[in-house]
Amino acid sequence: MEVMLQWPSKIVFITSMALLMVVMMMKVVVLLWWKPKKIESHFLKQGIKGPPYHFFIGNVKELVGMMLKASATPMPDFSHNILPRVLSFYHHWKKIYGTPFIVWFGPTVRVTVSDPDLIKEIFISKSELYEKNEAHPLIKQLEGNGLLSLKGQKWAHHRKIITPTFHMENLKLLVPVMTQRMTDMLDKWSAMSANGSRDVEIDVCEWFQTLTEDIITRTVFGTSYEDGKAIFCLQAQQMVLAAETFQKVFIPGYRFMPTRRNIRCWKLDKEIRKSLMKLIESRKSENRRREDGAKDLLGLMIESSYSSPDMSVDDIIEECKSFFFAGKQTTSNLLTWTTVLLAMHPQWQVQARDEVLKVCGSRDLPTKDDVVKLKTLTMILNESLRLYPPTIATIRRAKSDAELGGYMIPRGTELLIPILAVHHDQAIWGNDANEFNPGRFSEGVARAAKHPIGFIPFGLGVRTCIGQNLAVLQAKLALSIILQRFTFRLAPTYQHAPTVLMLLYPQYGAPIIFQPR
Ligand code: HEM
Repeated sequence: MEVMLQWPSKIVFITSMALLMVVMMMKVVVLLWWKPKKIESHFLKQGIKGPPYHFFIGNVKELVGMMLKASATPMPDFSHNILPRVLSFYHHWKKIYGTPFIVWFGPTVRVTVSDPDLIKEIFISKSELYEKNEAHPLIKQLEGNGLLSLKGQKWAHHRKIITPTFHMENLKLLVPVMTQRMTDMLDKWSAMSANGSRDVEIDVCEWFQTLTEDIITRTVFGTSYEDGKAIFCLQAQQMVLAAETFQKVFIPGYRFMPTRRNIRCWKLDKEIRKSLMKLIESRKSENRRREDGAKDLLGLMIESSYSSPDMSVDDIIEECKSFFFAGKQTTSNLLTWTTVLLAMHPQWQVQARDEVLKVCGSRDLPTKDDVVKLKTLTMILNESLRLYPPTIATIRRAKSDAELGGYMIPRGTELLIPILAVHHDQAIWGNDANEFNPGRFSEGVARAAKHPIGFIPFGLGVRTCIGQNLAVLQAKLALSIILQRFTFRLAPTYQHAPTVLMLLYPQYGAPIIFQPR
């Protein structure tokens, strides 16, 4: 009797499992094949072509292959035509399909948009239709869930709280401490050159990273600099672990597995959280103010946490991560590329130095008032940001079905804006687009290009870079002091190989020979 009763229920179970499997398989087919193919044909009908979609992986295999091949190919020294090496997939597919074209990152479609009029629509005139895309989980782990990735009301609230830290008036108060750190660094270079009597070879990448790390720590933590430094040190370790994972093949859910690396990461996270909580509590009880009166990010966030539920301890922790991530390597890369460019183009180095000596003298540290007078250096920095923008691309996502320059963009479509390609476009910059010519900025940024949206190293619209003033101020101060103290040229070991891992950096470092003046 018992056996008789079990058979029908077994059959029911097997049938429902089979049905479930069929439904799941259909869902997979719909999501990973039918839907992408439908989107592909939607774009094709509008004349937007691209490499064909492949099941599940999209164009990732071809894309990674092209990037790896490009990064293994040497570049002629002194060539600034870096687009084919750095954004090889864009360079290759644009020639075949024109612009805009689509490219598949797995089953997610990205429309590559490099026309400045369309970029203006996305970031300015119709920006309400687009939002930041959801970052890859590993990138999110690196950049934190702060200003860089927040959306909607919460983003607007955080941006309002944080903005005063980056006003020029506030940043200028940091100038003495910044120049002090810079002279400390250069004193070490002088000591390495037999106390200023001989040439010394320095790979500037790491030195500039240490320098910018120190400055961002002061900007974020202010009076709590020492405790903040220890916390950033833990975050840096966490970033190394996340970056190591990022370079491996991505397995969904892998970051939740108790591997040695993940356990170390979780421990670091706990430690960071604990130290920051302690620091926040002590800041709350002390209510200390900086001697120079400057507002620091932590102080402003703590102040607002008293009145706003949108700034919890967790939010503060995520913002600290975000600023450490966004503020450190971007600025050090700008400094690195500008130093490399000045080493490659000695006539501009001489011009920049003449100006610094005229404005600041040969030994005096540059002041906040000097910085605004350094016109040639400003032109050089702009040209460096144009040819070697540390952030080479950005992405937006259509919040709903949208119309972009006459094209119908379905909800969820990602738009890839290749900043580097816009900056190297001959239609915008003329025939010498790939040449280093700071003179093109002599009448200001607005008149340098044929289109006002041609120069976007810090993004555009409401989500433009909040740290722009800090980055440019640091770069001007550091370069002025370097120019006062040294002449420099590329080391014979320098290999010109710009490449990208999140940001644009020199693949084999940036060894430069400094000669004390
Ligand atoms: C040369 C240096 C820098 C470059 C080239 C750069 C580039 C950019 C770009 C292109 C964006 C816009 C991204 C997008 O629209 O998707 C951005 C946003 C941002 N940057 Fe920077 N950045 C630099 C330095 C800094 C510094 C020093 C800080 C902080 C101290 C910083 C903090 C941020 C933050 C928080 C955002 C997000 C702003 C928001 O969405 O409201 N950046 N940056």
